[in-house]
Amino acid sequence: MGGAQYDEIESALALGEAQNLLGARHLRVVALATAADRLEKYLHDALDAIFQQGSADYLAVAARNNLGQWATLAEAGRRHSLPNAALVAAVDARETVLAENWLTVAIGGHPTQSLVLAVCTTPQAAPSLKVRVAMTAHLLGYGVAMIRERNARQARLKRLEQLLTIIESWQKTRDMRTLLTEMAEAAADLFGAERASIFLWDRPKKTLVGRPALGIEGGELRVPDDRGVVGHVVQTGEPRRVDELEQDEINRDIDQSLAFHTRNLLCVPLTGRRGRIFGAFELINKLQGNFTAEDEVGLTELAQHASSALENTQETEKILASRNRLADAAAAAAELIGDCPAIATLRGTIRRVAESNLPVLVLGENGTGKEVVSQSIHFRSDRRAQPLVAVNCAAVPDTLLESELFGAEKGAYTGADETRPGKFELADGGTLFLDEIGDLTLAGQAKLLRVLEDQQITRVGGTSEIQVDVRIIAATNRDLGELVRAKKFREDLFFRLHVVTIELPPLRERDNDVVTLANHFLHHFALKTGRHTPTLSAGAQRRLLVHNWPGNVRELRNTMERVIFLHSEDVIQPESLQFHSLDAPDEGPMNIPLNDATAEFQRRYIQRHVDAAQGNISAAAEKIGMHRSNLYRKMKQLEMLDSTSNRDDD
Ligand SMILES: Nc1ncnc2c1ncn2[C@@H]1O[C@H](COP(=O)(O)OP(=O)(O)OP(=O)(O)O)[C@@H](O)[C@H]1O
Repeated sequence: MGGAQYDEIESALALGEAQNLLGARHLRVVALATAADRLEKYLHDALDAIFQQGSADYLAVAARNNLGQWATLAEAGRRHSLPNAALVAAVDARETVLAENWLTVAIGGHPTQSLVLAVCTTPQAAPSLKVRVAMTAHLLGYGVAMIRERNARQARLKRLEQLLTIIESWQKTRDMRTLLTEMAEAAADLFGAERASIFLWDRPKKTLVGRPALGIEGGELRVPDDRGVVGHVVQTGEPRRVDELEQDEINRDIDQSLAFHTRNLLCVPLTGRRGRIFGAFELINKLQGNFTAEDEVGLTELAQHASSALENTQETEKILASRNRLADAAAAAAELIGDCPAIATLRGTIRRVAESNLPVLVLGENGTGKEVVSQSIHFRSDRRAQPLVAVNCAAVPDTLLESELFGAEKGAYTGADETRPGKFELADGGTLFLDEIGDLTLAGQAKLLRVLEDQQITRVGGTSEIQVDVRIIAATNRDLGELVRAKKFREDLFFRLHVVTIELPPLRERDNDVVTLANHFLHHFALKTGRHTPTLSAGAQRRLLVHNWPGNVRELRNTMERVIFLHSEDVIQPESLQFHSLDAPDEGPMNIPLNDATAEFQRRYIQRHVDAAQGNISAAAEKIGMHRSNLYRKMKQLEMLDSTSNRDDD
């Protein structure tokens, strides 16, 4: 409305017409706006109220869209067809236009949709109604602005709510392809667009890779990075909006390859955390009208969240890929070597067991490969990219074992000066290998049973329950059944663990595997030292086959390691094979019972190795072919610990 018209209104008010003009009905017109939820409903009710005043024959509010077409939004009275020229004139003139029996006046201003109030009366009455019609349009404009503002606020709120839901779900998506599809679908939905695409910039190849690209094989579109709207956006970092009227910027090659017609589009850059542009987010074909400035702000906001989710997913994918490579290498290293039927069957069992989440109990003598089995199961399972944590229950003092496994709250015991997570928490999502499970305290066993049943732990000194997702593999060389009978091991835990049991045969029962394994270790250590892998003479093979292997595979491994380091010949002869158990020990006293003599022999034997290793128990255990914890136990049993334990430097 022009200034002149306001002057007229002002003067009409001054002339005391205020009573008439701002009468109850006009106030009602404004009041209706506060109650209306839709613009059309408001205009309809308002026109009805105004019509009651009886000065006009027909009232209508018409709207012009951005293609210049007029549509009636609301009307009252006896219908007439609208005078298009007068409607256009009202928008252009910005004041009441009088044309024969029509009065037309624009209702406020709106960038994309012009509203005009058209009043049909008699040519005689029309001039006298001019001011009143202007006033009515002014009031309607006020109501329309109120509704539009409220709707815009509500729409923004709704958009924010939707945005939050969308972003939350994006943060959980780990796979890039799924994420891109989810983003495109969510954006198309949110902004009422026909399609959406995300372009990632392959800078070295000067290419933009768009996904999802419907109708293209593989759902991936590749375009040069210096063409079309998307090219412009990534090169300049500026958003771009193209509507029906300025289409020459659109890259029609893309349309052609997609068999699609782009009417309008909105494209904004995707910017990484360090400000580097790495792609663009594009919306194509707004379902109603063109993309607005508001859409541009909204998509820019969405693109910021999209960028961060994409960067996170990209990083996660990279980490996962490298973790998978590591897991592949670990799985290959944890291969159970051997061709005997028992080992072949075990390999099959391991593959099947790996697919499940069941707890596994691994039984076998020392050095038979129980830990290898646990690694093999873990790295073949879908937990492979998550941690495998190993705890040797025999190597941790009883008093500390529980806090080691389940964690401890600050102040739970003397020295616990901060809250510490236990191995269960560290293994969350992965596997926990509990070696020497028979050494777990009864309290620890109760807690373990609870994890197996509810996947819940409580830290020592804590009260709250912590949910963990851990697969348990337990191992022992002891007779658990015997421990149950002696009430040292809980029966319920025994049965819970016993569901899947893998029993490793001792090396002496594995036929020709001794030779297979020996060749495997020779090759392994030869590679390590950069020399040619030697072969075993027939005599050496025979000697390996007749040996009793008390230290099992670990002993064999150590023997082969020694051979590689001490002998340089290409063919290994029997004399080069030295077994610890065949080394001639000092002759012991002959006048004591066999058991005592055996114990004495063991004492001397162990002491010699401990001395040779300068008191380092781990090194001595390694030489003897025992696990460190087992050597400790053995020494405890032989009452040797006091004299040596303080010399253990590892
Ligand atoms: N079948 C196998 N294939 C390849 N290597 C093996 C095999 N079995 C055992 N080993 C090797 O032998 C050594 C001992 O194996 P591992 O530690 O798994 O035995 P363990 O039964 O857990 O011993 P302990 O009871 O003393 O803890 C390791 O160096 C391991 O790599």
